[in-house]
This record gives sequence, structure tokens and C-alpha cells, in this order.
Amino acid sequence: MIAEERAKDIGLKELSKRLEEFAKARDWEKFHSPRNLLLAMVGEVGELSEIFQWRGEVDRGLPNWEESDKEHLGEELSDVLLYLIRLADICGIDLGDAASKKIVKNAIKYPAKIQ
Ligand SMILES: Nc1ccn([C@H]2C[C@H](O)[C@@H](COP(=O)(O)OP(=O)(O)OP(=O)(O)O)O2)c(=O)n1
Repeated sequence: MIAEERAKDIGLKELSKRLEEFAKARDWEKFHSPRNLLLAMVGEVGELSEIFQWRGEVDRGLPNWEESDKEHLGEELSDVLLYLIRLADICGIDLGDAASKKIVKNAIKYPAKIQ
């Protein structure tokens, strides 16, 4: 993907397709086993955590953060998301469908208070 490209409302399936193309083009499919992808994702969660480490609590919207820090945050969030999508795909899980069903399940488990 071109760095300057802004992809609005891109879906999980499109991202999944792009990740597959990315891996195929580099002959990296052999590395994208479930275990490797899980470990890669956990590594990226660590990188994401480092951004927040030692900052104390931060306000919503990150009002006092440098733009470069916000950009870095976006990149690490993306790495976690992309590995998660790829992991689900390699495991044969439809992540959009599974997540939608889980939201319904959560709502049944934790009913909203009737006002
Ligand atoms: N075998 C690989 C290696 C990388 N990627 C993709 C998925 C991630 O979005 C990104 C991760 O790249 P890096 O391992 O270079 O990690 P960072 O981008 O976080 O770089 P750094 O760790 O130097 O900060 O590249 C991939 O799909 N398969």
C-alpha cells in the first residue's frame, strides 16, 4: 500500500486479501504459520505497550502527544491488527463474522440496565 494512501472504511476481508498478496509476493507464506503469526502479534503488542510505558494515565484523544508519537501509535496498532487478521485467516476463521457473533453473545451475558 502506498504510504500516502488514505483508506477509509476498508474492511477486514480487503485487508486479509492484501496481506495474502503481500506474503505471496515475498514467498513468505511458509513463515505465516499460526504459531509464528501469534508470536509476531504478541511481539507487536509489546511494541504497542512500550509507547504507553512510563507515561502514566493519558487523556482520551491523546491531546498532549506529539504528532510523531500518534503516528507511531497508529503503526503499532496496525501491526497488531494485521497479524491478528492474518492469524484468523490462516486458521480459517472469519473474523468479522466471529466478532459480530461475540458482540451479540456479550450483550446477552451483560444485559444493559433498563432505564
Ligand atoms: N514475516 C513477516 C514480517 C512482517 N510482516 C508485516 C506485518 C507487520 O505489519 C509488519 C511488521 O514488520 P516488522 O517486523 O519490520 O516490525 P515493525 O514494523 O514494528 O518494525 P520494528 O520492529 O523495526 O519497529 O510487516 C509480515 O506480514 N510478515
